[in-house]
Amino acid sequence: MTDFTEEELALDPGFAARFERDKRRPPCQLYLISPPLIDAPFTDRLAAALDGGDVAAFQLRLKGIDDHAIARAAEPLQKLCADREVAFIVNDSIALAKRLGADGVHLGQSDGDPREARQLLGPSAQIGVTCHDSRHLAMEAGEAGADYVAFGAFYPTTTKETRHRPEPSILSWWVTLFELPCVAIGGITAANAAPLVAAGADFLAVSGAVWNHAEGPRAGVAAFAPALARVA
Ligand SMILES: Cc1ncc(COP(=O)(O)OP(=O)(O)O)c(N)n1
Ligand SMILES: Cc1ncsc1CCOP(=O)(O)O
Ligand SMILES: [Mg+2]
Repeated sequence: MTDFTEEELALDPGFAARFERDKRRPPCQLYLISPPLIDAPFTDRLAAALDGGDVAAFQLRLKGIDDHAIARAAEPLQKLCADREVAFIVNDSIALAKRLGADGVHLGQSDGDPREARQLLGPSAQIGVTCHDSRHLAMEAGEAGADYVAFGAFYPTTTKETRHRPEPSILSWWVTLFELPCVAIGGITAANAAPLVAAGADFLAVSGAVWNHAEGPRAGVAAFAPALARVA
């Protein structure tokens, strides 16, 4: 344990604990979520977003269309992600993730069992689970073999109707107790991300703030760079 001056600890009693925690965990990274509907030029928009800065993962989250249509849309996006070494995650469907040979799948509480996903997708698949604002669901997901747990929605969002509004402290609680990475999601922007990063989020999952950025998706991703640096 590093020694801190009494002055430092008096100013901020949590400083030493956060310092030790952050030494153990890699910096917070961006997890980009697609818009719920896309059109053909979207591949160019994704390329622009990935030009804007480091993105750890891209989730194809298309709503209201069937798996065949999603599979067609996925092809150029998956190739782009492979070229840029960005993990390609499929939302909702274990079967579609298998069919596409995706790097992983994100499962909501009604989207299937992480154990079944592991069996079908194998040991190297990244399996994520929505845990809303629930410590219990997160521990269950961890026991079921998830590779990350996702908490949210932290802020109001128009991308999805949401019913749960966790406090950032659920992230600090999680990272204090568990090594498994945690994702923060829901209405996150470059302007409101700091408390989530400070609380210990390993990933910020972001959609609207990137795709609806006034200066385009490249600027949308670039805007997150200052917020992603953990401030102890
Ligand atoms: C990273 C991440 N976290 C949460 C969700 C939400 O999943 P779910 O609750 O199944 O809702 P839909 O996204 O399917 O509408 C997510 N997709 N990704
Ligand atoms: C998929 C999802 N799950 C909880 S909030 C949300 C929407 C995320 O998109 P945005 O970053 O635009 O709020
Ligand atoms: Mg889902």
